[in-house]
Amino acid sequence: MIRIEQLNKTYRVDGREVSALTDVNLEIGKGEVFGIIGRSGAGKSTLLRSLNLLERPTSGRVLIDGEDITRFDSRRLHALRQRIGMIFQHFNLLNAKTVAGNIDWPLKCTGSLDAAQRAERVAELLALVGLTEHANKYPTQLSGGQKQRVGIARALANRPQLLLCDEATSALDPETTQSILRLLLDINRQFGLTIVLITHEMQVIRTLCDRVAVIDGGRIVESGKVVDVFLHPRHAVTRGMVAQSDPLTAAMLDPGHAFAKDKLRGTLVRLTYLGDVTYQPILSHLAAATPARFTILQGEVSSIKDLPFGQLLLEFEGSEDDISKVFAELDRFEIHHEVLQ
Ligand SMILES: Nc1ncnc2c1ncn2[C@@H]1O[C@H](COP(=O)(O)OP(=O)(O)OP(=O)(O)O)[C@@H](O)[C@H]1O
Repeated sequence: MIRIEQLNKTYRVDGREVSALTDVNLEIGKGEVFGIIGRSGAGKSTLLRSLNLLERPTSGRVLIDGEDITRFDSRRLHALRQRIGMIFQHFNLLNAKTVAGNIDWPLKCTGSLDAAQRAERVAELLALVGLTEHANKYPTQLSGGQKQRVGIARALANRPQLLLCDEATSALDPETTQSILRLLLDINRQFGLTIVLITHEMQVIRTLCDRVAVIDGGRIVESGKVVDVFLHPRHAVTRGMVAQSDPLTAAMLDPGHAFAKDKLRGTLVRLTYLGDVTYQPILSHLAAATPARFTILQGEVSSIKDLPFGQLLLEFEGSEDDISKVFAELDRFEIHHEVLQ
């Protein structure tokens, strides 16, 4: 649905060129939830805003459904923006309008529905985001989570195919963040809506996204399925963000720091596994299948989106032959294993 080709963006600051995006290439599929993660100043907002041309790239192409939107005239751009909804970190609601008035606003601007049809659509959207009882309140009377629900309803009013989320949960507490992420996931599944979001929080990516791109210094440094990037981060920035979001994974990615070296005598092996095998008695199998002895140094069972996963850091002691039997057994269960030292 979206294809970004060789995108570059430079700003001119005090007569100097500042490069915000350099040679960005990405493809985002229809119905996908795609996350862009990076530290402050990495170029996330510039990249997201290039998708509806709130930010005009210096060079490169942005193709939506095969059409290069950077070549659109103002009439086509206006029509395109009606097909793209956007939500913001600080909600950007109109404080002088009620909740219903805020949601009605984009419908009024489009002008394709009469007053009765608009009222019906607003009622539908209020129900969708769980704010029917708050229709006549003003934004200042709402909590942050409720304000973002209004933002979501407003963004969906014209039935967009694409929703852009600009740090949509960064101003919310963890519990409210989860409820907003669940709402976005419901909407993605119910309407097949493509969602592109930017965030600096790995937890948001883990809960909501199918794929992720990591941006640093205006360049995409790593991208792939969330589960692959999270469990096997390659770039230092990605490893840093994963470690920050999850201390257990941090210790497993860098056991040399987490454990006293002189206490580790055997072969350190990290196992990662996905899906049903998470619920299998793996360690019992290993103990029965080989004479190698093992110590559990670290372990975690959790999920990424709806996919259960496990990871274990084990120290094996035994002969080379014993340990290769362990690896053969792991292969049989399709358990990924890497020897750390
Ligand atoms: N309008 C602008 N004029 C000049 N420089 C800009 C402008 N907007 C962004 N930049 C610069 O471009 C780079 C990328 O900024 P951008 O806002 O896209 O990063 P970000 O990852 O979204 O950061 P944050 O998480 O802090 O919002 C930064 O160096 C920033 O200072």
